[in-house]
Amino acid sequence: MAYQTRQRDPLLDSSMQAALEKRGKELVGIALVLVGLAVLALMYSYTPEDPSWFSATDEAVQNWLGQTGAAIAAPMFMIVGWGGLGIAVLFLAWGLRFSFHRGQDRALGRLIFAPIAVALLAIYASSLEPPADWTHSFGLGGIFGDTAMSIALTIVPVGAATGIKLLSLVIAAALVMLGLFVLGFTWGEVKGGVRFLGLSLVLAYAMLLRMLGRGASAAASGAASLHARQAQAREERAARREADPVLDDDDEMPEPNSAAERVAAVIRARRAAAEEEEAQRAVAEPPLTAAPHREPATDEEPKSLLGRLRKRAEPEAADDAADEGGEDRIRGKISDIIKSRVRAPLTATPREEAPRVEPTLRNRRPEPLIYKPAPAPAPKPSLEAAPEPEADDDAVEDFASREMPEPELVDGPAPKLDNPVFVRREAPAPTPAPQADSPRVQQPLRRTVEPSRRAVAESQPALQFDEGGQDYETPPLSLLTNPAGIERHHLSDEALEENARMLENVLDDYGVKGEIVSVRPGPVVTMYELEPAPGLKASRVIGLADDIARSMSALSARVSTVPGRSVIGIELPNDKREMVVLREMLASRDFGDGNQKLPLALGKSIGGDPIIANLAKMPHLLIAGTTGSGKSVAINTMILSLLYKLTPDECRLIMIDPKMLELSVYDGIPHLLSPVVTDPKKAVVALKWTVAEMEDRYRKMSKMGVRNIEGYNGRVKEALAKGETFSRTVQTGFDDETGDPVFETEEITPEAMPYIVVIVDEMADLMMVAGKEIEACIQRLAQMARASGIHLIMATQRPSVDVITGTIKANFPTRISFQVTGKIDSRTILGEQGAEQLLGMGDMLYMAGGAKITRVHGPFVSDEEVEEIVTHLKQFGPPDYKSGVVEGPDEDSESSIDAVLGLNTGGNSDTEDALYDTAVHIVAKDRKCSTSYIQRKLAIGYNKAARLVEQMEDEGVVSPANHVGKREVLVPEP
Ligand SMILES: Nc1ncnc2c1ncn2[C@@H]1O[C@H](COP(=O)(O)OP(=O)(O)OP(=O)(O)O)[C@@H](O)[C@H]1O
Repeated sequence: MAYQTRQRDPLLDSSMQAALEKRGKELVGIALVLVGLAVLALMYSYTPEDPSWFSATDEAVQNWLGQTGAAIAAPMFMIVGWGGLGIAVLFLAWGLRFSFHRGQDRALGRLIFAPIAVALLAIYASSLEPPADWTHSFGLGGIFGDTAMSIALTIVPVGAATGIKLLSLVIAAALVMLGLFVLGFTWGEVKGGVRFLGLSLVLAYAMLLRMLGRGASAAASGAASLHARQAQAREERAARREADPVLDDDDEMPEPNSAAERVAAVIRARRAAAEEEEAQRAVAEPPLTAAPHREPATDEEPKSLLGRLRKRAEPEAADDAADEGGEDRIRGKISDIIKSRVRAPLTATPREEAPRVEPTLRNRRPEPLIYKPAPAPAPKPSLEAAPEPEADDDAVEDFASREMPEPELVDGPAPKLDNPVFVRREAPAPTPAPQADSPRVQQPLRRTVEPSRRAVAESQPALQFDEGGQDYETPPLSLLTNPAGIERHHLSDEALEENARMLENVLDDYGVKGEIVSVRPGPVVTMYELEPAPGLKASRVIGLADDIARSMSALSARVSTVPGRSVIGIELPNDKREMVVLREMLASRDFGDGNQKLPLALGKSIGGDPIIANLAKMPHLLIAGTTGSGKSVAINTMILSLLYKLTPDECRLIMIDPKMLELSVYDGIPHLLSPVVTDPKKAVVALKWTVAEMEDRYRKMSKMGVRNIEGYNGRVKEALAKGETFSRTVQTGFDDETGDPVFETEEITPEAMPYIVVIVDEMADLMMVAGKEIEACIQRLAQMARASGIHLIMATQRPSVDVITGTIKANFPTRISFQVTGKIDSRTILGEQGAEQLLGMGDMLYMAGGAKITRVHGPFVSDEEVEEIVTHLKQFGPPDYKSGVVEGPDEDSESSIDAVLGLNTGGNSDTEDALYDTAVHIVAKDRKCSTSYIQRKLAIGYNKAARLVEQMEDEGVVSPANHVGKREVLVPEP
């Protein structure tokens, strides 16, 4: 009994759970960090003299982690040496990752490789020179490192010294890569790290350059101010000389009289110097209005990477400059004041414009990628023509996820960014949502089946001329159901596409990798062609037929390879099945106008094309299928196919119907050679007659020197046209005097040989009654029937090996299987599974010539239609039955047929006669007769010996057995 489980509220809400989980991970992280630090500490403070597993000493423990630390450190050092540091680094790194919730999800997969990284570190350490205080017998990589390195050195074909250098390089490289992986770095993080390192280096270099530049400019300005001071002093001196000639000869600068004067002089001098400096700068620098290079250039994005980095470093450099103390600062302030006075009106304009012109990093980034439409109204064809699919999405993700712009990404002028990324974003490529007009659905061309000349003629009204004679006429097509009334079902492309996708998913669920490349809807089933991924075995998919049917909620699914193609066909039944009618087949050009001798309208292929087979080529047909699968209907359609195409002169039929119901309706049609045979014993007789007929035909053909029935009939036709007769030489007796045989030549009117088709509706019944004889007949017919125009159509509802024996299978290369109950039956008939997946009601697999298997939907013909046709045919007179077919041939010819078939059941052969004679001789000589005695003497089986004894009794050689089973020998002693 089903019961319901009640959904319980969780103990904690999801946010609380998440918070708890986070804290837990942080705790784990902290624990790992602590362990890492502990390992680091115990390694750092490791002393070989400490008591451990390898040394017993009373000395105090020096390891920071005490006795335990010493006990762990000693073996660790011994095994991997400094490789143990790797363990500490691992703990620390993963501890930090857990604490900061960064990449902790990568731990498990990557830690598997941790021992290899530690081992590599040990090997690398062993390649290094140990320090002077290293007291161990092993190197820095421990015993493991030394051993591995020595093994590696034996492999490397160079000297030890070079080998160590080479190996240490290679191992270092491998270690870096593996280390990064084991420590949980992703490729993106590594790239970021490398970029950061590169950036820092470049920044440091740029700062250094700047500082050097600043130093140089400070020195230059110092020198300039000194020069100015000296000039000023010279001027002052000259002025003073002019005012006070006493001092003329005095070259030295007079000392200022008072402190106030001294300060005033200094200020004067500095102002003069500043003015001169400013004037010099004004001359050196071009005017801002003329070419405002300098100011906008500071704000404008530099083109080169170095330039940009310098620009970024500027604020810091400016701060640094602010910190410079002393005279420089004072001088700077003074010069700034002067500058602001001189340049205020000039700088206003460029300063205002600068922010407008400057394309900042921030607003450049999102614009092109997400919001800003493509600037060019018409996208450049080159951009669309050569988009870089993988770059686009990555780029978008990158840009969206990053806070800081990456130098590489913003490199180049802004318009460049609206190249492929823009255009693609503008018109996002639609996801390959299957469209209604999907190319893989291949609707069959609903072309109407080409009508045959006869069908066209029949459809036109014809004048009726009473020709008087009752010449045979094949039945009119109008007796059959008109296909115009048949409901056709059209499957929409959308539905088929949907099914194809569903099927792909189902296959994927079962691990079948592949793609449905085309969908071919037909009247009854739709075939989905699966292009399997390389290496996929077709048998695997075929074995999944039942599961596919179940998963697709279909009645059945047939999976098979498609001959001549690499695809696997998966056939699923349509929701609504379309009826195939016989008239459509018989009216088709393939049937009506084709030159097949014995055409059989088998039905429609899964694509809806008529399939017309030629019985003359088969040359025999075996039909199997479970009860109710449509065998009888198919046999009816085959018979009607022959009746619609061939006159009784061209084709005669022998019908064997042990079920008594199916074929009896045909009784009395002119094509029959005998009444419908319903008795299985008579069926054997009919088959034997057929064999005799075949032998007879062979004789006729060999006399005529033709190879087959067509050749023979051709000759007959010629002879009849010319009014010639055939002569036949027969032996009429022996000459009384000479004893020579006497021959007479007999004139016979040439007669065309009709094709003979033997139809057996249930061969299982015949096999029960006379399996051996049937097999013998079939074997003989199969060997020679094709040339003589005799063909068999045999059906059975028991496709087991006792009915379809090896002999029968070997002689029926053309087989049709309707629905069967299991795979084994399918294999018995066709040699492969698939027939168990058929839908019944005329759905069949047609195996032509022992190899190619085609699925065919058989046409339907009702009993009423058959009756009407039979009635039509009966009007042309009663059939010309051959007497021997059912009554059997006379004794002579029967024994000769049996001899041909190897069925000598009656009468003794020469060998048996000889055996009997020997037995009589033994009995007469030894005067005793018993079955066991004969058995022993002649070394024969019991049955044979008993038969011989009975024969002797019959012939009066011995008496009947008395009450104790003894027989008296009645013949005299030889
Ligand atoms: N081609 C067909 N199209 C539609 N229905 C069909 C077709 N063939 C057979 N059927 C249906 O299947 C039923 C059974 O067919 P049929 O009698 O031929 O089976 P069977 O294999 O001969 O069975 P049994 O061995 O018991 O005689 C028919 O009554 C008919 O309704």
